Amino acid sequence: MTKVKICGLKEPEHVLCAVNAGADFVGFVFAPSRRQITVEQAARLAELVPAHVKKVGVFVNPSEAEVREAFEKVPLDYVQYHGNEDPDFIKKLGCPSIKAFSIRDAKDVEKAAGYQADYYLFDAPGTDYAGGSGKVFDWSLLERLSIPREKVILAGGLNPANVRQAVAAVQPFAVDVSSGVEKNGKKCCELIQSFIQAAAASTQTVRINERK
Ligand SMILES: O=C(O)c1ccccc1NCC(=O)[C@H](O)[C@H](O)COP(=O)(O)O
Repeated sequence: MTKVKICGLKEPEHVLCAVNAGADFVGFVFAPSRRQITVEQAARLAELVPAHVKKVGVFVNPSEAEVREAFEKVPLDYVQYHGNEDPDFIKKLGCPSIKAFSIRDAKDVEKAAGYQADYYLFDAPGTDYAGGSGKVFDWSLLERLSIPREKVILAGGLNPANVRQAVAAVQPFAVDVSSGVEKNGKKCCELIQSFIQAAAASTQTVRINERK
């Protein structure tokens, strides 16, 4: 079953909606963004998240102290590095990690091989901020990926209407969404539910086709 990460959550009602709809990961953005929240806000939201749903903190080129503070105070299960962080920096911190890559061409995909991470998130390049642009990148660039699919998270412009096609094309471990479950710039519970249902349905479709 394809896992789902709902990112950029700011409001208790949307955290509860994601949890109740079956999200596997929830993301809190600490980097500059219209979705940015403080460690204290994230810690309050984290109280609503049961242990089986993993809490991810999203950072862009953070300091070691920023990561450690959030990791302990929220507390987080994973740190998502969404900038140009050095492989040694991530290794030195030693937190369970998701390394994000902005994909423009094949060279960007190759960068993943230089990192040790629990998961590798492939995203479209940011526009106003480093992520969460709502743009889709060329999924065919992931065809020659050396990273095992069990470690791949696909992001970038996913929504309830295209997530089935995305899963069929990339076969990722998980899909990640932010803009695609928003209406007028705010998270929308109906869209969160539709996205999670569509992701679940997409896995079933692929499995049925595999049996033929
Ligand atoms: O979401 C943001 O605002 C953001 C800002 C800065 C760095 C990362 C950010 N988001 C990280 C994510 O994991 C998003 O879910 C991912 O970029 C996909 O976003 P979208 O294309 O809007 O679904």
